[in-house]
Amino acid sequence: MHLSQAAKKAEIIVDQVSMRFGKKGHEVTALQNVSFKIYRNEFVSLLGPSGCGKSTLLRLMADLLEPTEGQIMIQDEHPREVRLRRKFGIVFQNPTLFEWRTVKQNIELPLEVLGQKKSQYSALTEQLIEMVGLSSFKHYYPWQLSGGMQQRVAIARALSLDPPILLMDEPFSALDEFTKEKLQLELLEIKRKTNKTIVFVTHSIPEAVYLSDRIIVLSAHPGRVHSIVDNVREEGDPSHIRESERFHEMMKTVRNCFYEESGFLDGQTI
Ligand SMILES: Nc1ncnc2c1ncn2[C@@H]1O[C@H](COP(=O)(O)OP(=O)(O)OP(=O)(O)O)[C@@H](O)[C@H]1O
Repeated sequence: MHLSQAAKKAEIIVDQVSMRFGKKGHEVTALQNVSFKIYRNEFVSLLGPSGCGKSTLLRLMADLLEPTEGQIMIQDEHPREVRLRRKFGIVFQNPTLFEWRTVKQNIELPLEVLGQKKSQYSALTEQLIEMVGLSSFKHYYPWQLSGGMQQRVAIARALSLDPPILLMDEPFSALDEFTKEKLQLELLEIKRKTNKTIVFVTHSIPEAVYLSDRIIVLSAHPGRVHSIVDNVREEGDPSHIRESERFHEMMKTVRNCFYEESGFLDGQTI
């Protein structure tokens, strides 16, 4: 662990977590003895091949599942408490917007559900709409928006209650490459402005390397922590990260973790 990490406060602690699905005798072990910490204001990606348990891990953090063994603590509390206090926002691969509500009304929904007065949150919603670049589309309905725009609405909605933590499950994986790169850049900008702790699930090595401060590499069947790659993203202008030598070095490092794990290249580096 780096000294800077030791000095920081652990926001999320995953301690010896195992997760099995199904009945005895027909069980699927999705995760086995997974432990790690995520520190305040970090951008951490959970990276691994399909089926290694990334989404399961995120759903455990979000209190959508209970671990079979081990525990998760978020800000020193059980994920249930954290969910009830609305301390995290969540974004899924599918934006799940309400078709009969406009962009603005979709973003305002969590505030409305909490019974807050429109006068209290109107200015905040406008700020969020501006931050995700949808000011000209705020009165549009989801079906009038592209996939990337819909995902921007989902991100703004997840931020509407100003939670300290943002959980994101492959939010850009259904988008074309151009839109994906644009939204990745925008997400780094949102991170810079809001300083949230972000946990991001992806199976894309370039995406994880572009976005993350740290990458937790999971191995497949059952999911275990294979390695944790520190200091991934360097400070600086994110629009030039992909051209930097460091980006390519990091890609190589993370890719080697995978191939080492799968034995694909018989231990050779690539
Ligand atoms: N509700 C469930 N019931 C039974 N098995 C499940 C359930 N949810 C997940 N699994 C199993 O747990 C394992 C991990 O699934 P999970 O969706 O977490 O993986 P993932 O890494 O997110 O995959 P992908 O990248 O394809 O989304 C898989 O073998 C999956 O079939």
